Amino acid sequence: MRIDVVTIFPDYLAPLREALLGKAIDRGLLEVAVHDLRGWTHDVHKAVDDSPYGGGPGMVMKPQVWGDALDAVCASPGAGAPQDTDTPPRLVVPTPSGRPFTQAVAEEYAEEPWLVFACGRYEGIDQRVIDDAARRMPVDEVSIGDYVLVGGEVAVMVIVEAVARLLPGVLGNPASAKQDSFSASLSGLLEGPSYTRPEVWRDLAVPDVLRSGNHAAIERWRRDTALERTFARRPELLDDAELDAADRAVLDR
Ligand SMILES: COC(=O)c1cc2cc(CO)sc2[nH]1
Repeated sequence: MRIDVVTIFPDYLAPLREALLGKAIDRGLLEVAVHDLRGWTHDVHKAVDDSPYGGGPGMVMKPQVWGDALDAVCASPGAGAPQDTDTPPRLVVPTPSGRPFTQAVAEEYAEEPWLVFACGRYEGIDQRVIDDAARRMPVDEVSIGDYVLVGGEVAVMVIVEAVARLLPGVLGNPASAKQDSFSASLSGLLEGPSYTRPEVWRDLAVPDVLRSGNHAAIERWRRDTALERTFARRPELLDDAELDAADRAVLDR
């Protein structure tokens, strides 16, 4: 997968090259290029924003600068385009007013050969940039949660990590992604509690069933605790979960 990020703070994306993702890049599983938006400014002050039409607080990012940047970065075929394709990238624009970024969206993005992320700052990017790009490529405005950040960079870090860990070969043990919260094998439920040695720690013991070696009982316990935790913390997830009679018996306890 090829990932391009356009931002006025390229150094903010440096952590993408650390740890697991850094290793995935070194191993060629992932290619990441970060571009400084100011490289496409036209004036001596390198202005990227201007005051909003209609008045109001804050500034809006200029369409001309973003237009030139995305023309260059999203050119297909072009420098960044994955080999042997003239398929345009999917443009992802983090914004508080976007559709929710969920595990399902992460799985959708993990199938894409090429993602370009546009990091907004200030009050956002002139809407015509997104409308113009949508004439040439799929565009997604997404939010990582119901709160507002200062810019899109942190949201891009979250999205890239959630997507990259799903790519084949990135996680040491691919089975672990299968057991994640929100995963299909857990029917979209939250994961239950985990334990490791010692058996007793500060007078708190590991649940006996987990040391029983009875895999059917362990599987049942894990599902029951996932159901209980989901009911307690995120009951709305139960609406879409496929629950059997045993599951419902747990919830009716
Ligand atoms: C959950 O918050 C976000 O996903 C988010 C993305 C962006 C982009 C901003 C600047 O226009 S503020 C902001 N918040």
